[in-house]
Amino acid sequence: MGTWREWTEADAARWVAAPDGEDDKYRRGVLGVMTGSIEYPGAAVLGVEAAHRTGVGMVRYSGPRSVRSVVLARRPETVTMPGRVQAWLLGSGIDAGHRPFILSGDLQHALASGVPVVLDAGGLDLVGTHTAPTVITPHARELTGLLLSRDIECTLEEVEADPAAWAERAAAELQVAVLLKGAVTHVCDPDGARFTVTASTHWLASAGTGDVLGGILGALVATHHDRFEAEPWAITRLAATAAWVHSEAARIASEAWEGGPVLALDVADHVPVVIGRLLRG
Ligand SMILES: NC(=O)C1=CN([C@@H]2O[C@H](COP(=O)(O)OP(=O)(O)OC[C@H]3O[C@@H](n4cnc5c(N)ncnc54)[C@H](O)[C@@H]3O)[C@@H](O)[C@H]2O)[C@@H](O)CC1
Ligand SMILES: Nc1ncnc2c1ncn2[C@@H]1O[C@H](COP(=O)(O)OP(=O)(O)O)[C@@H](O)[C@H]1O
Repeated sequence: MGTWREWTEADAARWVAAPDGEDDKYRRGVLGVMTGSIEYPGAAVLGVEAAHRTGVGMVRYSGPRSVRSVVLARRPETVTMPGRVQAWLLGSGIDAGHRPFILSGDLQHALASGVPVVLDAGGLDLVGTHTAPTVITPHARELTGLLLSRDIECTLEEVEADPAAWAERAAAELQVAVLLKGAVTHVCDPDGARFTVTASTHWLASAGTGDVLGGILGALVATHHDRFEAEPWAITRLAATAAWVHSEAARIASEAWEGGPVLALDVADHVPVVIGRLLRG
């Protein structure tokens, strides 16, 4: 097994970017988001909110009409017209077992577009159906299910007992970057990068915080789209940075409540403070 290194604030600071005078919304990067469903509309709201808060040129959301309405009610900045994107966030709040026919087609179309992809939750099973730079963001139960579906024998207990080894195994077998969520998040890729992010607070263990992480990561990938050609390994560093920003936002949010509980939207709300501090150095 390789050597794992804790991702630091100084590392994260190298992977956040502010716009300059040459930028416009398209040059900064457009994130396409296909998340949420009638069953889980909240996941779409959380991911879109987090992406906006991370700082991206535009978020294009695609999903069921009723979900579009709740996304727009929270964030009218979101564009729901189809168009070009520089990165995709796919799968949060989608049930892979009950994907409508049209959604399956839209997901395949997104994957075939060739831009970097963040695959979460109900999009995880699509890994390997495309060649674009990809990071998958499972928790232990999801990783177990994914590996079993590829005929790799494992149990949830085994994955939970040794997340580092199973994250490495998944990266090697699936040939993508892996961000395995938990109290310690393991981020690795088939090229040997291995980073941990130790959560600042266990209040993060609540519904929807993973959807927020997906939004942060999607936005970071979209805003660094021009780096991928020269640095194909960028997606692994961006994933570690997203986990670090997420953890730090949760810490600041909890401190604002005297160490009290943090909800997923609180995490998203505190992302700009973290990005601002990283940029200021
Ligand atoms: N507000 C929202 O819309 C949210 C949507 N979410 C979405 O919900 C979907 C399912 O995500 P999960 O992380 O829950 O998937 P899991 O694979 O963890 O769980 C799948 C199912 O297993 C059952 N289960 C597992 N452990 C259980 C336990 N200890 N007690 C009771 N039931 C248990 C639950 O019925 C659950 O629905 C994903 O698409 C995710 O993105 C979640 O992120 C939570 C928030
Ligand atoms: N015990 C814990 N302590 C700290 N952070 C945790 C703990 N358990 C999970 N997390 C973090 O909380 C988030 C949960 O994501 P996920 O499991 O996808 O939840 P959801 O599907 O409800 O959004 C991840 O970022 C994970 O790293």
